[in-house]
Amino acid sequence: MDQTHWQDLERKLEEKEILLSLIRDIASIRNKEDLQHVLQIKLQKHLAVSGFRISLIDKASSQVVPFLIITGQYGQKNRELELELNRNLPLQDGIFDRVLETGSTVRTDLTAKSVTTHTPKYIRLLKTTGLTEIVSVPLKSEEKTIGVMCMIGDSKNKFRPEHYTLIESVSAQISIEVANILANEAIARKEEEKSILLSLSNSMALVRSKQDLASTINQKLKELFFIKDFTIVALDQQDMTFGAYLFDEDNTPYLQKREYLQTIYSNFKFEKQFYDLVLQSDRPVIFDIKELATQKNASGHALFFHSIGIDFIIGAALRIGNTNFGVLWIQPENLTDFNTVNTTIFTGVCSQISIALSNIIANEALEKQYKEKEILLSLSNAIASTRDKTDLLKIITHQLKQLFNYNDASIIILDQEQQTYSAYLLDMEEKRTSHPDCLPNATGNYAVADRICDAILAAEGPIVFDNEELIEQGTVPSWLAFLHKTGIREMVSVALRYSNKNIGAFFLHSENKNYFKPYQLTLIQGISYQLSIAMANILANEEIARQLEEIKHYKSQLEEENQYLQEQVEKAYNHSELIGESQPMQKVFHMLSQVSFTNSTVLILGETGTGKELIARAVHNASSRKDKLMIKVNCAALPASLIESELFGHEKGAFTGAIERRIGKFEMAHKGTLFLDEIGELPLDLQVKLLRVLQEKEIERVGGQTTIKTDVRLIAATNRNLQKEVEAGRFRSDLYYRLHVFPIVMPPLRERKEDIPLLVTHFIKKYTQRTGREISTVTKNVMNALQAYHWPGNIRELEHFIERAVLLTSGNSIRQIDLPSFAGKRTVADSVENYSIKTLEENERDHILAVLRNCNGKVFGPGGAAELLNIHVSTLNSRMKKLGIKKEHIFVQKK
Ligand SMILES: Nc1ncnc2c1ncn2[C@@H]1O[C@H](COP(=O)(O)OP(=O)(O)OP(=O)(O)O)[C@@H](O)[C@H]1O
Repeated sequence: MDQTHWQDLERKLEEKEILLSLIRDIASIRNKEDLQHVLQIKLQKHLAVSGFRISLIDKASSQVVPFLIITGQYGQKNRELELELNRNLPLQDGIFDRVLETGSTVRTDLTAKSVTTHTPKYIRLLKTTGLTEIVSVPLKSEEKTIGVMCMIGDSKNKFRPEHYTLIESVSAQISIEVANILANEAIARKEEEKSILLSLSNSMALVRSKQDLASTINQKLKELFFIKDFTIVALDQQDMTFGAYLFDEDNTPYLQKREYLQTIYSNFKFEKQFYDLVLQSDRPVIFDIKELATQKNASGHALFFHSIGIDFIIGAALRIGNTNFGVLWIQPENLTDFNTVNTTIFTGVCSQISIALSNIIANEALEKQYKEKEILLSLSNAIASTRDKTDLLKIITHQLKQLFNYNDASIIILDQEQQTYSAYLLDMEEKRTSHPDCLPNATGNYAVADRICDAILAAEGPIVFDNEELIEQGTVPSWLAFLHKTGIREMVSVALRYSNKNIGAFFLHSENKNYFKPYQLTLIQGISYQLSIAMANILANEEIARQLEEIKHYKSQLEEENQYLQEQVEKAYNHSELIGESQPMQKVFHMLSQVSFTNSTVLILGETGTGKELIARAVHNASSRKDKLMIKVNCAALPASLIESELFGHEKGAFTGAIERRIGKFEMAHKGTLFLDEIGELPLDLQVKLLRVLQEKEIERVGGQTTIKTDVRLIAATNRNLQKEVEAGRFRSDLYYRLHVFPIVMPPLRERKEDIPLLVTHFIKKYTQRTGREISTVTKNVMNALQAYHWPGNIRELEHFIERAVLLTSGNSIRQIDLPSFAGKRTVADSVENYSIKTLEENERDHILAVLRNCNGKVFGPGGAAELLNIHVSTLNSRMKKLGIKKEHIFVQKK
């Protein structure tokens, strides 16, 4: 045996040993780590290999997927190479494809390989890192090449052909182990999937509510799939719209974005290129938002997601059988985490979420139905007991809002002729009520023929209006433009009918489109019947209340009229005769005959007691207005604060104490005459108001909003010199000229003394009739005295003297009359000389004594002093006692 032969034998022996030890080691491989260990320690050592890569062949993607990589010192030297070897590599690289084709070992001399643009990156990197050759051995399982084991060598560790034999010998065993490991991994993965799904399905089984679902997704799904956030969008089967159903509340950064919230809460229509892709796919669909957003016809969703910084989003259909319930959107932390394995599990998870979701939706629908029924019941009870508008508004703002959660609600009513309508009741959000355009729109009157109201009245059931569409289609009533401007996008309305007659309509308004659902319309229809009954009741109640108020008003007017009529009758009786034949009086009578039948304002001037009121009444009685009232207002007798309300009336609550509405004298004198006595005493501010009324012939009640037309003839009287009052600035000149149309000046009695006998006879007759006495005249002396007196109190004073004299006279003629001692003496000096002022008590004492003497000291009984004085006996006795009147005083005088 020669040297080489021995060497050969030795090498073969060594190889065999290596082979045996490798076979032993390989046989004990249980997992990837074991395989790595064997490759690293044994193969690398014996064959002096610089690196390994075991790849699996994925024909579907034409790639080789890394299974196990050992790069040793080269990997540490070149991180890029390390990374590249850990990636999927192209199958068609001239090496892998050749191994696959030939089914045998392929040796590649890297130094001989020229680099072109087509050379795979890993080959370029291997070359630049100093590696010189690759030996690629097929790994076969059941006759099929499942992978390739590549051994990489450098210039120092060149493979010798004998190494190939060794490698090929162990490759079959490695193939078996790789196949085993793969099978084990698949089993483990299946187990893992199973356990994940099991634990999820356990959790899902416990899901009862939306909140449960949210927390399960948050706790389980998020950590399993490395999800940043999620949103479940539910699909409304009826109108095929989507609406956010559940979203990741923990994900505050998104929620802070207003647009995100708006998108989340509003229902939207099916959009092409987005939802349809998800709903049509069995698997989760990955959307590259960055790319989609830059496309020409980018969908709204893509643009929106892009705008809030989302790069990738994954959507998975939530469905049971063929029924889609919605879409689960997730945003992965990292797209590469979301590999095929995860995708399968995720699809399984989605099925479980679908079941949980459908249960929750069903439960919610049941609960909702139950709650709605409950609310409807309490609503119908509440509506049935509605008595007025306030009750109804409360029901709308509380119960109805709970049921529909709309933004605004309103009720409109039609006018009698059903030609126009106006708002009857409004439940609006503050942002609209505080808008300056709100009031004019809420108080306006609108024509029924406006494409909205007429459509509602013609329809059998509720109608949903898209406000934008209405505006686009043509002119809309101003209230709709206002609502649209302030954010109302949609409204639903239904007619309110009672006894086959339209009374108005009921509206619900929403700021969201597609807000009112078909099932709600049935509910709204039901409510409209109840509302109609309530409205009919309220309107009837309001009509009754209005009529009652009217009746009350007429009643109080009648009462006042009655009172005035009584006074008028009394006065007409008392003043039936205007006595006077003197020249001045003839003049007055002439003027009276001239002015009475006209409607002119008459101003009567004259001293106190000259008969101004009597003349006023005579003017009225002789006018065409005599069948109506003459209303007298004494401007001096009322506190200034009350004159206005006395003249013009007041509304309820116009001022403190105005408990009821009261009509004023102006209204009361409508078609008749208003006599303003003592007009000179009217405060200046009221003079302005009076002037305005006289000019405009209409009044306004204190605290009232509307004006009332009046047809009143005005007669004013004063004992003041109005001209002087104007000059002194106490009386407005404009009013003075308005009143001074036809002045009648009443002469004082001292200027018409020839009338005194006539007046005396007239008053004796008047007072004897009252007292039943039989006095017919006065003695000549008395008459002389009466005519001599200057009568500062004029006829009133004369009348009082005669009244007293009649009381004090026992015979048939008045013999004595107690005129003030300075009677007839007009000079101041005379007056001062003769005139002694008596106190009221002295006068009272004198008067009681005179009456007692007249009755021969008879205090009580018929014809007694108490009867004549018209006071109670006990009152007279106590007065007599107080004034010190005793019997002897009566008889002493008599003597
Ligand atoms: N010509 C007359 N004939 C009969 N009675 C008269 C006549 N004039 C006045 N009287 C009587 O004198 C009284 C006073 O009259 P009247 O009240 O009309 O006066 P006046 O000018 O309005 O007084 P005053 O300015 O104080 O209001 C009344 O009782 C009235 O009946």
